[in-house]
Amino acid sequence: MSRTVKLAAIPGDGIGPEVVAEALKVLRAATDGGEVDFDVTEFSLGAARFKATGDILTDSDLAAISTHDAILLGAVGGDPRDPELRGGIIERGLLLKLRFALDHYVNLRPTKVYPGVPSPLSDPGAVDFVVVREGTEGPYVGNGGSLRTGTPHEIANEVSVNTAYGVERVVRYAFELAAKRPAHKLTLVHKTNVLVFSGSLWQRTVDAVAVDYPTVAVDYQHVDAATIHLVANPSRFDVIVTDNLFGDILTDLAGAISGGIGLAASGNINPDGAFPSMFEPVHGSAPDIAGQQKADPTAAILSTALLLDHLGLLEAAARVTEAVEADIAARTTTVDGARSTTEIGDAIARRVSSILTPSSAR
Ligand SMILES: NC(=O)c1ccc[n+]([C@@H]2O[C@H](COP(=O)([O-])OP(=O)(O)OC[C@H]3O[C@@H](n4cnc5c(N)ncnc54)[C@H](O)[C@@H]3O)[C@@H](O)[C@H]2O)c1
Ligand SMILES: CC(C)[C@H](C(=O)O)[C@@H](O)C(=O)O
Ligand SMILES: [Mg+2]
Repeated sequence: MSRTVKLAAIPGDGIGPEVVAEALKVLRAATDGGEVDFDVTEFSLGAARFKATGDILTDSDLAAISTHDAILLGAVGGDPRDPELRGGIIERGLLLKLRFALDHYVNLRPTKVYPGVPSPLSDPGAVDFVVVREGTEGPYVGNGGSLRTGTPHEIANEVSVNTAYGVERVVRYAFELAAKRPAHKLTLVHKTNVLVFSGSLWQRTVDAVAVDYPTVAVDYQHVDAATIHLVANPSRFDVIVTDNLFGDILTDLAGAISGGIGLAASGNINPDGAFPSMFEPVHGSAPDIAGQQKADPTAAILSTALLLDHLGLLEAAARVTEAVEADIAARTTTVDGARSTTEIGDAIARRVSSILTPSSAR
């Protein structure tokens, strides 16, 4: 008897629906005829719904989403020039609200340079690291305000909140991950020379947790220097643990060095399993290319590999990754430019279907 997985799909805005359609296609190909059925419920949330109804994420939306085993999200947020959407109202009210409400304290963002991928790096072969970005604290919590707003004497504050509890749980997750990976290395990235209070908490926490992981080599880099090393010598990284904002910035850079943001996948994980985890491409809604079938759906497709992996469906996850690797290896600049979002999704889904599973090969 097959197991049913309840999946909430939130296609969102811009290119979100285009890439989610391809990700779902590949997910179905990877699990077709297998031991698991995906029961997908689509939630139409995002800028269009907000403009039509004034709702972003209601309590009942959240309650309904929470009943699922996992979430696949495309991208949210409209055109930043749209006055109705100023201040990241959708991003904060939908994406961050989900991450906070579902306690996604690990934002997992792996970076690998796949063979054949065009990368600006001189030695791309050795790049294989994971950014463990804290997902529920830092300057993202909305703790701040402005005084004398709109006057020449305005003072705007955005407070970065870092709790011992929040930092320790994400640091411990990062050490666990580093202990399982071949390189056994963890780098804390922060800005301890300027952000002395939060930096001290992060550094002390890493030092304390390191005692429990004697096989993991620990390193530290200031975030500005980390951007140099990510470009100049990225093979020095294995697991990077960092706060919410630094992790956001570093992972767009990581996407750019590893073949483009269209390949960068992520998981917003609740490791305790109390809430469904959410998988999404690192990129946004890309209003500049939305509706034109120009988006690369690979990041969304690789996010389904992370989703399958998280659900313990390791064989299906491996088939998706293998199919993506084969597709990327076959790409050339000309072919890539010529293929539509759907064509890339179709090609990867076909490859997934043609990869024999150990059970079907018997
Ligand atoms: N997780 C999310 O939902 C998420 C993430 C980032 C940004 N956003 C939101 O998306 C909107 C646009 O943000 P932005 O322009 O800063 O970032 P973006 O990631 O949407 O786009 C940056 C650049 O990358 C390109 N790009 C992005 N995804 C691509 C893909 N799959 N294939 C090919 N090219 C791709 C875009 O065309 C653009 O040139 C904003 O409202 C922002 O807040 C949402
Ligand atoms: C849209 C925005 C709130 C979001 C973030 O900053 O986390 C995005 O940039 C990301 O990387 O997922
Ligand atoms: Mg980002």
